[in-house]
Amino acid sequence: MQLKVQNLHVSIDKKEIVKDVSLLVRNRQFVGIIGANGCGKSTMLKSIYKCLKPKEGSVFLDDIDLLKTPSKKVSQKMSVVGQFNELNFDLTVFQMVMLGRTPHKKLLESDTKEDIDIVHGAIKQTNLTEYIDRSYLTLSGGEKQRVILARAIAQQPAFLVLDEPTNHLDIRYQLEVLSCVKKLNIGVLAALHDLQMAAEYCDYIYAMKKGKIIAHGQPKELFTEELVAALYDVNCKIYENPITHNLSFVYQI
Ligand SMILES: Nc1ncnc2c1ncn2[C@@H]1O[C@H](COP(=O)(O)OP(=O)(O)OP(=O)(O)O)[C@@H](O)[C@H]1O
Repeated sequence: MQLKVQNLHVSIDKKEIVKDVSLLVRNRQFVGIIGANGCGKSTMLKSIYKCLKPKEGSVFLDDIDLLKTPSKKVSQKMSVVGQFNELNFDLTVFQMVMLGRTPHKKLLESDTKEDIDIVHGAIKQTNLTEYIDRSYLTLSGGEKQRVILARAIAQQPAFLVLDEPTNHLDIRYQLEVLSCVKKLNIGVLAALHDLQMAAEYCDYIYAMKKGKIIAHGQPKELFTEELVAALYDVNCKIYENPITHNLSFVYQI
């Protein structure tokens, strides 16, 4: 499915946070959003997944007008892995991941064998099999993050929104999570902080500064030392890594 965001404006407490953002995620593309803390990435994503109401603009997933479609219907197509995943009540990992099936069920409908198989599959894909009966609240930040991804996978979405999905994760799990998402082979829009990972996994990237998209393109065309300096106020050297042949970054203040 294709996500098309046009002329999105989002204000919080009368302050304009997202300013006239337009972007496109083509069918099965992995698209990243990069930018400094507080530039508006999460606010923009929240208005795409209906957690915040934009002041102006449109968001379409193929021909579905997301801003005018009920949340349950949207969640049959789109999963979200947000930045903060705290709960006030406890569930096991299995029960948490089963929540991903909710949009596909009627009220009080019980779990089918198919639901259970899908949940087991999502748990396996995120390497959580040994945690299946553990209480979610006892997990580490990184383990919780993977459970939330498993729940998003169990939702069987056609499109995935990720807000810093590798927060809390050690190096191995950062790679595992992004590879796992890439293998889903669906449209993905992800806010990412690690530019090297963004360059490696994204097909296309939008760079955001103070609520506006200031540049976009394929990683090798988009990333320049000037752009990174403008976005993050650091000196940066970019080079082609001789082992991976991907972009590598060195930063200095
Ligand atoms: N509920 C809110 N009330 C007031 N200000 C808010 C609220 N939510 C976000 N903001 C402000 O909007 C701006 C953008 O925040 P946002 O979380 O979208 O940034 P971000 O780019 O996702 O940052 P980060 O990389 O730190 O997650 C920030 O200045 C933030 O303080």
